[in-house]
Amino acid sequence: MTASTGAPVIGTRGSPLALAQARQVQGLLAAALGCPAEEIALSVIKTTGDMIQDRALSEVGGKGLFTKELDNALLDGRIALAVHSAKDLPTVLPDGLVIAGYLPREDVRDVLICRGDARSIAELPHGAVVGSASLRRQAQVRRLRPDISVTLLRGNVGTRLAKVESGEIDATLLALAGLRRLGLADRATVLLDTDDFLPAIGQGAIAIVTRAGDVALRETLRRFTDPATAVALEAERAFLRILDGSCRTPIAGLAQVDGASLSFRGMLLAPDGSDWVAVERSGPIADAFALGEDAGREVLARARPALLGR
Ligand SMILES: NCc1[nH]cc(CCC(=O)O)c1CC(=O)O
Repeated sequence: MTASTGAPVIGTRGSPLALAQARQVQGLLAAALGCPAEEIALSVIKTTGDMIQDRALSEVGGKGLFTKELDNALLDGRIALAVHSAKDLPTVLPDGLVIAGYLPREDVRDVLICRGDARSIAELPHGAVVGSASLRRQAQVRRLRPDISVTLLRGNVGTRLAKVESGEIDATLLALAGLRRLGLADRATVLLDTDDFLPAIGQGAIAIVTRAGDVALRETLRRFTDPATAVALEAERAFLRILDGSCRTPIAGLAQVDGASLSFRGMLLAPDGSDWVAVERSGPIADAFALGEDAGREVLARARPALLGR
């Protein structure tokens, strides 16, 4: 569906981060179409995930908590494209929808935000209280610092920063990419090296979903989407697809593209950080998908049954 101007309508969630990401796509799409950005409408759509504030999303379960309503709007023709954090996209999209491309990936790192003068997770005070809703971040913090208690902390980026400021918690962890997009990167106390702290699958990447049959729009998107990001995400999402069907334990992973080659590291962790399996792979970018799947299968083969929740 197009707005009265004939320009495609962009669907987005209403959080400040989602809106910042959708506006980025709006600007790029306008430039590609040679029209003013105001002619491309943003349609704000509330998702199930936006309405759950009091529980860990992992408890609520179900895939596509942040995407289903946007998928339906695409399938109904109410919107022509949906903008998502790649991190929030399920590994399998409904029939008829495709990831048409990704914007060039932002910095993939997680950051630590704390009061006081700790300059690493290792330097946090003994017994510090870290707030995070991410099972992956909770597990990795506990892997590095078993003495630290991690409490459930949900809400948008602004809420989380306020809880550190008020002293309700000693520290939190967020994606640098999100902070940058919100103009809040100066709030990051420590950038965590990906060697010690692996990001989520897709972290830092913005994905654009369209109807598979919308050939003209897909062609337009090709003008500003980034093939290297697509290759990295192909490997990461193949890894995740192998694992998330068979376990509910935290998963982390990162693929990096260098010219025609790809390197990948992935990890499956026990929620309390006491056990984990790490894998590494590298190969040609043409093998991205197989490489990710293969890494996932190695994790399944090496993991102790308890790590897979069996
Ligand atoms: N789960 C929420 C979410 N989804 C994407 C980002 C950050 C932006 C990105 O990773 O591209 C965030 C916030 C965070 O994890 O700090």
